[in-house]
Amino acid sequence: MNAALRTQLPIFDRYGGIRVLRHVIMDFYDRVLESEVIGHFFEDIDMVKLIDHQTKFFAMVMGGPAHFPDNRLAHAHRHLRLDHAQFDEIVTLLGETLAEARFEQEDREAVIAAIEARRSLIVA
Ligand code: HEM
Repeated sequence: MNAALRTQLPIFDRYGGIRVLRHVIMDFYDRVLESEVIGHFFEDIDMVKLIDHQTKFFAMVMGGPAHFPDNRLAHAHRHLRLDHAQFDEIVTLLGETLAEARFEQEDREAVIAAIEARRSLIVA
């Protein structure tokens, strides 16, 4: 495919679709679980289910064929009473994960911007 056509594709398609994205999300949660700031939130969580839902969420954010409504995102986090520092840690770990997976800077920024746009749904 030539370069001009390639840049018209959504991020989701340009980085290998759902199979690659699932691995990226698994790598992301490896980092999350090791984090001293937020790892403890995930101790009793069904990670298979979470990775499934999170893959769907990021597929949507990257312009793929998935839908994850904002009200569901808000509902999933309300009881956790998260603060900005915890949210910032997720953003940092996500940025590192995407860089390691060789997402270009412009694409990393687009994904992070989509997450930042939802900060008020997640932080209490
Ligand atoms: C960058 C922003 C974040 C996004 C996009 C995000 C996304 C998601 C998604 C899609 C789910 C699955 C919801 C469902 O199953 O319906 C989820 C669940 C969860 N998230 Fe987040 N999350 C974010 C930030 C955080 C932070 C900062 C923490 C903790 C420090 C956190 C902890 C959790 C936990 C513990 C669950 C499982 C909730 C449960 O099953 O009871 N999330 N998140």
